[in-house]
Amino acid sequence: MDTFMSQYRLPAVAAADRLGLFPSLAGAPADAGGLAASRRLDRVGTSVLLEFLAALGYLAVHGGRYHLTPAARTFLLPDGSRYWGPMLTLGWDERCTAVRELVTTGTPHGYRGRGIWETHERSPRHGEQFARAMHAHSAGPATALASQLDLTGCTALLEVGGGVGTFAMALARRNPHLKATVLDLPVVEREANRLLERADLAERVRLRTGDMFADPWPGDQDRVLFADVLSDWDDEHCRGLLERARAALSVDGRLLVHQVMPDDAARLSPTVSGYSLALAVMTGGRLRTFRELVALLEASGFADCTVTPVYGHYALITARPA
Ligand SMILES: C[S@@+](CC[C@H](N)C(=O)[O-])C[C@H]1O[C@@H](n2cnc3c(N)ncnc32)[C@H](O)[C@@H]1O
Repeated sequence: MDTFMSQYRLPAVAAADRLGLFPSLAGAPADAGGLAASRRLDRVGTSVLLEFLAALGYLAVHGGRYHLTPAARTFLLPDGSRYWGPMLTLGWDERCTAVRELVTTGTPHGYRGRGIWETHERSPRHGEQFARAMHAHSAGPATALASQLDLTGCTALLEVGGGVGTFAMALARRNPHLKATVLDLPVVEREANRLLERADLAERVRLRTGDMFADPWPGDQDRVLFADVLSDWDDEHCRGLLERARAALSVDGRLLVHQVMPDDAARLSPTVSGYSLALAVMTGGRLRTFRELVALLEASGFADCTVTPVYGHYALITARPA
């Protein structure tokens, strides 16, 4: 994860340099909203970028405002004798453009300006490569969740945006009474079926292809799971998904949200803050704190949210329909 997420370090600093954010903050320390308003930038994009720059050690927060650290004052102010901007922007590439676009317009870059999920559907090569990547990424967290989650008495679980079924398979393997449905786009079908056959779980884990925003979901579920899904979407889309989840749950059912949900300490990790920036650039989502997720869940008809740490920075929220 550290190695993968290191890819946004240079783009973040180079884009901030090109946008003149370091001299702005040197002159007038500000919070993300204040900087976005004064520079006419996107508030969410600015906030994700500033958090990452703080995790990298170029900004520090005092009294809710971002200030330059000594390293930024020395190397990132164009008037300084040791200014490194020309060197940083020598490495300007598509990722740098993507970060700049996110901060100026709030638009995710996806693949060369095309939406990530539409690209996967149009180009199965990209879609299948992504599905395999997610399986590699999720194998560890899924095994950890399966070893910790008590699913006694549950027979029906729906995993929404479940990819090739990595989580559903791990949970089914651990809980022989469980039947799971994995809802995802058609592009995952070939790889999901291959993995399900290989794991001998095709009878208990079924893939249902469709659009999670538009197509019907199976009802009367004991559990509805979102694993690394809400972090791909803005608040409005998340509320839509959560309302559908509520409708799909049985009266005693529970919602499960499994993803990285950073607390203040985790936000200082370049890997975690870089992950949030990568999500914003690729999908238009971002990481949210436990509190932000609880606010979303409560606004969508859930109550009694509890959080349990699971694996590295991953945690699980369990909630019941209100
Ligand atoms: C970040 S991946 C998470 C995959 C899986 N839950 C995991 O953790 O390994 C997000 C998933 O959402 C799926 N997805 C995106 N838009 C979708 C839509 N409109 N309907 C169904 N699935 C969608 C993607 O295909 C992808 O598999």
